[in-house]
Amino acid sequence: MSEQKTNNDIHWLTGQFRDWSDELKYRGSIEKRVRLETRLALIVVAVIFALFGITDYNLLGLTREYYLLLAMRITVVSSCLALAFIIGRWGGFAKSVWLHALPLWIVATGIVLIVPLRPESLLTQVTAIVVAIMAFYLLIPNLLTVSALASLFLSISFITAAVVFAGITLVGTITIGLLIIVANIVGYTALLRIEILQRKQFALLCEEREQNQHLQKEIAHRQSLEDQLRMAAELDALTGVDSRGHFMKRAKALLQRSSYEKAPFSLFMIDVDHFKRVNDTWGHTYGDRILTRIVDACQQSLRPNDIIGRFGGEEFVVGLPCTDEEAAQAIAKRIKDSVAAIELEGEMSNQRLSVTIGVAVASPDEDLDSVIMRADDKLYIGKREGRNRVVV
Ligand SMILES: Nc1nc2c(ncn2[C@@H]2O[C@H](COP(=O)(O)OP(=O)(O)OP(=O)(O)O)[C@@H](O)[C@H]2O)c(=O)[nH]1
Repeated sequence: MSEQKTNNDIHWLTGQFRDWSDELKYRGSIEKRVRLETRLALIVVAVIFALFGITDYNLLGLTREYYLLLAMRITVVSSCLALAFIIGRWGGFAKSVWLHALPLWIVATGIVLIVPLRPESLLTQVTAIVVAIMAFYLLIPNLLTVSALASLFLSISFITAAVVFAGITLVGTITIGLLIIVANIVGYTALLRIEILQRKQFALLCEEREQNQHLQKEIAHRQSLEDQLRMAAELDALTGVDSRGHFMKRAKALLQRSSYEKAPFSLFMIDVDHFKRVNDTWGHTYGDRILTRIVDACQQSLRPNDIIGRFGGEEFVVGLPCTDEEAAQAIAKRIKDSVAAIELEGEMSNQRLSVTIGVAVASPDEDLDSVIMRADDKLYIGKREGRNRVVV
């Protein structure tokens, strides 16, 4: 939500979101705090209301009015405490606002009932009314509309009770009325500003959260794109073995390590024999399938630490750490045999595939390019000598 939109979304008179679902979301977000603060406010109100019982006794003594006031105070205090308990357990602020409104009406009724019982202390009660109005707006957490209605009820009932039971003059009524109106205006505008500010803050927070979620999604999407790109760069799309670049990187590291550990490192260049014929006779799609089957056969003959990459076309390269000439020769022969054992389907079922393999064992401190070149030379010797062989 942009700031402009937030301003339009909040009602200027009630300070609430115009959209009901936004309002419910906001109320839900402050529910825990409102419950806690309402309970605290109710307990404080109950204690203050009870303490005023002492002044009742001083003023009235053990008279009928005193007992009536005492009964009223006990009712208000116990109602406040009961409500504090109920709100603590079931006071959902989002949907049960009426429950949160009850304390205001009970306290308002209690305050107004004091007037007929202690009409002579009207001046003290006017002060109490102003304090109560401010408390309704600012100290007892509630919605602006709820606080305003309860304050209005308190104000009108108090002035009526003052006129009827305390017999105040017209001037007195106007003075008290003005005082109460000012208290209501101050309380209302202060709470209105708070309500609007809190909702604006909430809207901004929601927007930030939304943006964060969007950003998280974007990051995840980019990460998956990066993974895909990396895979595309590192793996050969047809056979799934290392791409040439990635193989070179890994082989260099393995060769370096072998040289550091003074362990032998061997390398094969493998080329499929007469592959052009396969393509020309059965087409490229079939040729592709044959290539993947040859790679499978090679991989099955290798050990977990060996690495294989596609060097280009129908040529593959294998790096074998901790492998001396004898072991390399045995593994190369295993590869040659397993390629020869591939069973072909359909029209090619009577054909046999073969590969020629050039083997080179790295000399101490020899670099990868030089080992590859030597293996390549051996491969071409093998091709010249009739193919389908391992040349060391
Ligand atoms: N189907 C398919 N064919 C490929 C691919 N890459 C290279 N080739 C083919 O592999 C063939 C290689 O042909 P040549 O270099 O003449 O080698 P050859 O026919 O295998 O003969 P020798 O290597 O001398 O035994 C060409 O026909 C290329 O088109 C590929 O990814 N898929």
